[in-house]
Amino acid sequence: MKGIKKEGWISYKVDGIFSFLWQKRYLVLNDSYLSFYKSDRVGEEAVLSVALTSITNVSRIQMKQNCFEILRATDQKDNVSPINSYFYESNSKRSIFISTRTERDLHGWLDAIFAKCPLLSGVSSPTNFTHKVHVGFDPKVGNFVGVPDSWAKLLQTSEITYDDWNRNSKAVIKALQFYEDYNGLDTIQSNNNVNSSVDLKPLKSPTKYIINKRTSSIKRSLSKTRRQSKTNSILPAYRSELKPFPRSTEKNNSVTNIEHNELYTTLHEKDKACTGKESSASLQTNQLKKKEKQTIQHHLRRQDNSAALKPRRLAPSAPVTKGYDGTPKEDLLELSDADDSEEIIMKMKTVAIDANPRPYFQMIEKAGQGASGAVYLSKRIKLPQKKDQRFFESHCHRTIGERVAIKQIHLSKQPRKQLIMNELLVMNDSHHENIVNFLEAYIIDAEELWVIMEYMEGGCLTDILDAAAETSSGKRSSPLNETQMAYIVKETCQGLMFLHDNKIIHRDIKSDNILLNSQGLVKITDFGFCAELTEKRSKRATMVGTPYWMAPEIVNQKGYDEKVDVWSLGIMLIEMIEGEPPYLNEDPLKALYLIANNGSPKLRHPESVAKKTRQFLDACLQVNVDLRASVRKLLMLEFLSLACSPTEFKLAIKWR
Ligand SMILES: Nc1ncnc2c1ncn2[C@@H]1O[C@H](COP(=O)(O)OP(=O)(O)OP(=O)(O)O)[C@@H](O)[C@H]1O
Repeated sequence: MKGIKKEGWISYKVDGIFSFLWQKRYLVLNDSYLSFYKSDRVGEEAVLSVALTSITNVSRIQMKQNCFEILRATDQKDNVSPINSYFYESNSKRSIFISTRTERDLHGWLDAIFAKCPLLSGVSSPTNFTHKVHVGFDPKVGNFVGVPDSWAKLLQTSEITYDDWNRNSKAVIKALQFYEDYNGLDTIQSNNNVNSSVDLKPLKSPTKYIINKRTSSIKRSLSKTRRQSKTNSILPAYRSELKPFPRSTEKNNSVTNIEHNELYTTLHEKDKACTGKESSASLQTNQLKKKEKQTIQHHLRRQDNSAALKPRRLAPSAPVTKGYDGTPKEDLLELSDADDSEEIIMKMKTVAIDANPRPYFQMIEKAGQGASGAVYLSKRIKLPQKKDQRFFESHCHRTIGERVAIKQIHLSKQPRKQLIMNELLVMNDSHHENIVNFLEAYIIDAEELWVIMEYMEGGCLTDILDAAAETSSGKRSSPLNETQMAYIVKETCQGLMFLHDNKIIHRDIKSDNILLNSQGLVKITDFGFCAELTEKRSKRATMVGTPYWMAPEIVNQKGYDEKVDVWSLGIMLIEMIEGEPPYLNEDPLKALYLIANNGSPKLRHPESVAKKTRQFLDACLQVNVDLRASVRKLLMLEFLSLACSPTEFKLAIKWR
């Protein structure tokens, strides 16, 4: 059938006399209707067809696992086949409940329905919880009761307390949903064993620099490669801590709705139960263990949480623009379950040159390792022949001997080629002095993708921040002074303004995605999670980003726009001041809860920075999006007038 936007098996039920009955149906979404069929032969008559124009709200509910409710305007008539009409009372409250097999399916349907229903303006509403059954803490089992099994397990290992629950149960639920969604889809980032076709030894000691300070010169303590291997060596323990929770197939409807007022025990009882059992010696041991765990987690989170918790889904969109050779450029892609390799490789060829680039480059050394492939410092040693016009046009500004960065990606090993495609599309279209310059890309035998970029010898901002030494008081000092911070922030703002002016949201601003070069220039990179805002779709709903830098509206699953980048920029400034983003030492689930619940994060030592810096942070870290500044406004704030010049910055960071 033509015009199908999404289809698949679901269970559904409607309000009415048979409202207790869940039925398996084949659901089809097209441009005008949401139709329920008895089988996947969608040519047959639908059991029920709902006009998309009649849908007034769609929200997730906890009636069943992976369940959402569709609400319809009461003045609309449905198309109900006569044989099934007894299941459906057209004058009923007009709720339709749909349950999907997996969490991912649920989000796929929510995104698709939101994108198609004119009354929903493309924005998923936050999950809508009804509160009907008991939730409490049972000291005998040592855990929350009255929540779905998978959540109870998550809560047991998290540092979320019953107090947190009492303070804001909704924020706990948001954090749980969010966490489960990320970890339940743990396939992308686990696949990071990308073999390089060029077997170069990792750089023994990649880019090193010293921050010049009058009082001290802080050397970068760990090379990126060493940090990486250090992380990997303790990875299994961490991964097992974070492994996806088994999804209970048994549905326990009696505990899926939550009433936090009806408690049958209190946190005090929990505390009493615990403290009564523990001797002071075991308490001390536990404290030590906790401290040890936190230290390990600190390292891991910097390197790994961003990967382990990286989002898996991208939303649809985008107008057609020009590719490298003048052909229409493809839209940014939706990250779906079906990763149609052939189709994506075809699309990649509108941006990448279909040829073997090996004769044109000499590999020098490995500069870094990303999730999708390794990055090499290389030298251009040959240009393609002039007779190939396509090559020639894209190479007219290239010179022999220039140093470039080459990211090599084995396409067959990529579980989500759409991310790479998105990165290619955005880079190809975004030429700005604060965006890492994309030069060209090659696709080799539909197997390998080489992305050629300008070489940023300074590596990422995280490397500078990791040079921060811990003082004896335990307070992390920043290796940057405020003029250098203001400079980095100003340059990042300029790059962001370019993206936002082009209706692109970066969605993953953090120090790891800010690269530096030897001229002291600062550029944004990593465009895999970018999304485009269009007139029709001025807000996004997909959960994308790295949790610690993520705006509360994303964790709270509200619609969001480009101001999520402003929030992340504020978090990045805290990172620069304190060496790490807020809540990095918290258990990940607790961190999500704190982002959803705590409002604007505060500096540990606000007195250590200038008033202008605090004002800038305030402008970025407003929970209310309307009060949060746009990047254009940020550029007018006084803090940025503190910025040093690129030359001063270059001189402050000395290369060895
Ligand atoms: N243009 C560049 N110049 C110099 N080094 C680079 C450049 N791009 C990336 N790198 C280095 O390579 C590392 C990996 O970069 P990459 O963009 O692949 O990282 P990632 O975002 O973690 O991975 P992915 O994009 O595959 O998810 C970076 O941390 C950086 O040190």
